[in-house]
Amino acid sequence: MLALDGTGLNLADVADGARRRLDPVHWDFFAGGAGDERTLRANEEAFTRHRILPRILRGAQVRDLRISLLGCRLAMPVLIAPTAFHRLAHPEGEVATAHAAAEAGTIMVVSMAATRPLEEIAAVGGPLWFQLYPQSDLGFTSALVRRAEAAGCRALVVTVDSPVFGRRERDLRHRFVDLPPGLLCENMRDPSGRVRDIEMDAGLDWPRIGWLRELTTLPILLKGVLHPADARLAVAHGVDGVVVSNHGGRQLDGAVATLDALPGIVAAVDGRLPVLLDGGIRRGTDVLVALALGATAVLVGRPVLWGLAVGGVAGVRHVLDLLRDDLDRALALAGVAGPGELSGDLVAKVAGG
Ligand SMILES: Cc1cc2nc3c(=O)[nH]c(=O)nc-3n(C[C@H](O)[C@H](O)[C@H](O)COP(=O)(O)O)c2cc1C
Ligand SMILES: CCCCC(=O)C(=O)O
Repeated sequence: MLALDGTGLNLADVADGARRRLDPVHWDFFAGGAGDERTLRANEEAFTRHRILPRILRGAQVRDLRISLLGCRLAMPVLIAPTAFHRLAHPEGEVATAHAAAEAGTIMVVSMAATRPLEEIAAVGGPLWFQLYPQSDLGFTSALVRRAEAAGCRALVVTVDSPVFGRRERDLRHRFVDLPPGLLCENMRDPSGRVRDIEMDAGLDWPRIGWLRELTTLPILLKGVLHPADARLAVAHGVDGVVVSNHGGRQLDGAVATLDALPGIVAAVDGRLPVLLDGGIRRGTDVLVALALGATAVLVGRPVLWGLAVGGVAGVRHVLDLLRDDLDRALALAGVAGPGELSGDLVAKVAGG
């Protein structure tokens, strides 16, 4: 379907195509993580330590991959994680990603560090959530929330794993600090027209989440929850969902792999909120395992950027189609008709890789 240089059978192929096309500095920005990249590797490795116990003879000839999530109907339990700077991957940037998400029937979480204005991304017409790094300037933060509401975003995803910026040594080696000329974080424009830097606010705390809760009626998800005690606090603060995430290994290197953290969060939340997970999802079987262990849905970050770099809208669509087909086949082979039928007994944890 797509000119992928004869590759493109799986997400690793798409990543190879992206590596060949991208400026190596930008490849490293997208691919890299913090410190020794232990957590980056651990996210994918965790999936290799979980194996599926398939059921047989269950007549699962028709699979239904759809789910409902915070008032949205999705064609599959896979969303697009918020990632910065899509125009480094493709000239159309986030608008191309939004087209692919809409075609695939899923939600794109738009990064606060998007390189296209939110209104242009929203004009595509697909369902969007908006990712927010709350800024210490509360006036600016509330104006941005109003802007997300006005653009029709259906939820706020508040990133809470970034009190300071992770130390990404690939970027330090390349001295990659600024976007190339012409590319800007378009959603950081203040009323005077100036584009502000995104602040990582080490002062962000639970009262500020309470403030956001009062500010908007949009569903609020906290992204970057790894400790069960924080999942309980999230419930107590009236948020609507949590995302088990370590920012794709880009913030605290040494943080637990998300799949390993998931059962503790699921137990703490105890069905009161949807629990989403991101980090290392590369196969339909990874989606199956995460959902069997209690995730309501998953998000993918880097593979979407690889698709975008390789083929714009068609490239992202290809990535989403690969995941969808792979999940459908995995469910069939495991004797499961849909996400709602997945349960923990279908997964065994094994030692090693
Ligand atoms: C290049 C890049 C940029 C990212 N930018 C953001 C961002 O702006 N906001 C945010 O909350 N998370 C950001 N993330 C983290 C992703 O939302 C997500 O947690 C992570 O990529 C998931 O892991 P995966 O890439 O293995 O799928 C970024 C990740 C990458 C790789
Ligand atoms: C200021 C941009 C932040 C992007 C981000 O969150 C990431 O690169 O992981």
